[in-house]
Amino acid sequence: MASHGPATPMTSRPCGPLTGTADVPGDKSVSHRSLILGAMAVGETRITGLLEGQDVLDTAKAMQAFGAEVTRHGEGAWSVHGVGVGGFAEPDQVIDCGNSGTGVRLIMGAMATSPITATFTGDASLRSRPMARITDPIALFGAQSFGRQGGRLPMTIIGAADPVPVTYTTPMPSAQVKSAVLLAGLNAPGRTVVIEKEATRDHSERMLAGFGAEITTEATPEGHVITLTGRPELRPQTIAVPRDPSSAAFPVAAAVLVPGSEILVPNIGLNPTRAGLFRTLIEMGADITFENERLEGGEPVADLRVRHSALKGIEVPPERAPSMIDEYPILSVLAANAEGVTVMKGVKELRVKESDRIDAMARGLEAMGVTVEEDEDTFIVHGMGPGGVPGGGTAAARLDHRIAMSFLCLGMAAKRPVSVDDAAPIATSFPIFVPLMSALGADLAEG
Ligand SMILES: O=C(O)C1=C[C@@H](OP(=O)(O)O)[C@@H](O)[C@H](O)C1
Ligand SMILES: C=C(OP(=O)(O)O)C(=O)O
Repeated sequence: MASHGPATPMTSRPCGPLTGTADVPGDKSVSHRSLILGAMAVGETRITGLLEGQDVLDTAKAMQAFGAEVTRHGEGAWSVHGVGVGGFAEPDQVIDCGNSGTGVRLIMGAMATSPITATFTGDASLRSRPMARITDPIALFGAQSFGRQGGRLPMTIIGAADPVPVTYTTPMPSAQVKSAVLLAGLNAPGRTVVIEKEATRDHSERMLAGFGAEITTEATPEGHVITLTGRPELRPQTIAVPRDPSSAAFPVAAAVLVPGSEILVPNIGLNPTRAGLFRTLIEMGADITFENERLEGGEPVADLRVRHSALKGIEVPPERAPSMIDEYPILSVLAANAEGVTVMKGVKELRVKESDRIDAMARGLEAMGVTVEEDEDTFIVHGMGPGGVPGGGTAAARLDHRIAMSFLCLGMAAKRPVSVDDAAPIATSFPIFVPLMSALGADLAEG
């Protein structure tokens, strides 16, 4: 959906202890990939635990437009009847990826080596985000793109009729770029190689292997070298989507911040390329234990038990950024409640997310009485100690779900209520955020 309805202002008031179980929804990254790879397999992929957030629903709709049959059977239970690698039909409508960078970028990669044309758009946030990071590598396969100035949506991609395989070093740590190149490589003859200097989330590699593609990852002094053999026949899969650590971050943070809290957050995917926040929180002094650690569908999973804790500020090293890239907004809320200063380095990719997340958090935290510092690649938050943030202001969510959820969590433990001007974007990734947090004891109300 290219726009949402009227803004939904929301206020979070200081609350009593959070208790109970937080059943967060399925992983957004794995959900997008399940639909896209399911559409590129021959036959029926069955998915349970799919995230039914708007970002993923927009990807489901897009896969239908490219010719796959996508059916919802019940809550989180979906099937995709795929058309095979190279089998995409040309959509007869504009593909609207709504708010989702992952959706549009992976789909552009997936269609770039088929002889079809597709036009992509999204909401105001997505239309402002850079797409050259995708159009540059897909041009090497032979695809052409025609977008707005600065490589922005709306954009038309003409897929390569006669694609060639590519060797590509990603210029920034980005799983979306890596995945787009690998998905394009699926329909190129021969070997496509992606080299990434810093490891990013590896769901695409794991899932491509699961669907039967020949794919290897080698650690070398230059970084991770991922080699994919093109033109496989992908076999349909049965996928149980693990729960999203990036969504779990919000109830986990809220329980750490609100005195007296103790919650259980079951079945959270703890792939090491995603789990950086939990490591950081433990270094800050958070009381988090990992119970019932196990492997599910090849991914490490555990139940998280989280108790209120006093935090201290730390320096988060730049090399950890890819494993917690979506968690910096909520980390800065935690940092505002820590004793001492938290320094987040190597975070410039935050500037090209749904919003410029450094600027959005900096201005919002200042409005709540917190001192921050920033440069292009660094964000520093001066902690005010447990419960020490004055609050009493309104933060602009900027069409960014993670900014909205972060400030609502801040309000649970600030001295005065915290408001966001628009909580509607939360539906893109965590549609049950408000009822789930309210059931734990949070005081959230529209207005
Ligand atoms: O590949 C993915 O599923 C994602 C990759 C990350 O983006 P970048 O690749 O831009 O870092 C992340 O921020 C996004 O929420 C999901
Ligand atoms: C950056 C995010 O998503 P996307 O890039 O898919 O819009 C996110 O969910 O925090």
